[in-house]
Amino acid sequence: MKKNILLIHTGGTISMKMNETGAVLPNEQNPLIGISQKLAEFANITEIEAFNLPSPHITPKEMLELRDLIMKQANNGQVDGIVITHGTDTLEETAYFLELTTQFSFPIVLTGAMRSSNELGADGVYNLVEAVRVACDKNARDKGVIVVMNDEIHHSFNITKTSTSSVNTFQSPQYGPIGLVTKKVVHFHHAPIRRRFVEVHSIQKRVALLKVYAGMEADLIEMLLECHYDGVVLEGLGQGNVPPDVVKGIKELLNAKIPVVAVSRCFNGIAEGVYGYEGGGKSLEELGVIFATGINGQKARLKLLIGLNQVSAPVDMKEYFN
Ligand SMILES: NC(=O)C[C@H](N)C(=O)O
Repeated sequence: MKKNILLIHTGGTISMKMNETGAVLPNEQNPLIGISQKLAEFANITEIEAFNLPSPHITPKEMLELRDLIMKQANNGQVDGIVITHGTDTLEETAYFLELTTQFSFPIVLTGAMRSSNELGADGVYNLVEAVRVACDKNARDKGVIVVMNDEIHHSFNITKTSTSSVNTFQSPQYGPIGLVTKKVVHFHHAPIRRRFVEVHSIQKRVALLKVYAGMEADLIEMLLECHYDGVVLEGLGQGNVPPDVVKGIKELLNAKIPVVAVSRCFNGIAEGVYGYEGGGKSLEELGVIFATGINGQKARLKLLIGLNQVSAPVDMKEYFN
């Protein structure tokens, strides 16, 4: 029996066209609308256009709207899987946001394209068909939010955009894909070992993400206090270290009870408190900096934002980021 797949469009290159000047732009009519006839071969498709935005225009507000739309549709009827088309620039962030704020057994699959709908070698329809095939696969259940692009299945926890232009842009550094898609089969070879759900009703706090660099000073960090940020993620050096001057800014934030979360600017490995010198991760940990295990800066930022907005008891940040 064919599965019931809810297809939600949000925009991105997959929904764009290139004009005569070479500019890639959204269109009044999303070129993907109507493609559901082709997809009907694989599933019963219900199609919704939630937004038609380039993904740099997507904010946590749209992510929450998308989450609410998914909840509403899932409560309304029989949904066996959800496929979301999305721009690739912030796709990993929306995917991870949904991973933390939903807890369905059916799969939520995001896909996109690197070439717009009328460009040579356009990859949008191809990726969309594969995403629908994966969403229909029984082994996609209980995997959480996943991403299907370019014949690969990646988990939202691990995936990141690695190339500005290649169709092979989405990779899971350190971990690799959790499955692949061939002409004949959908093949899962890994599964996430745990999923985390945080209940949020609104996103009101503000969390900044700063990349640490050689010779960085404290002023940018201190400015976060003046700008009333509620938390910060620092993409530290190596295992999560910072230059000595930055420590002064970190201390000011921590004294003001603003959580400071550390990740690494390296894209392999895990940041943890190892070094005891001034600005070293171990001394930062002793000051109260929290290390986020296994996620990149943009995802740690969303995780902190979501944690700060949790509706019930305040999140134990140390445990939450472990
Ligand atoms: N390939 C893409 O979708 C990139 C585009 N700038 C977007 O994210 O909306």
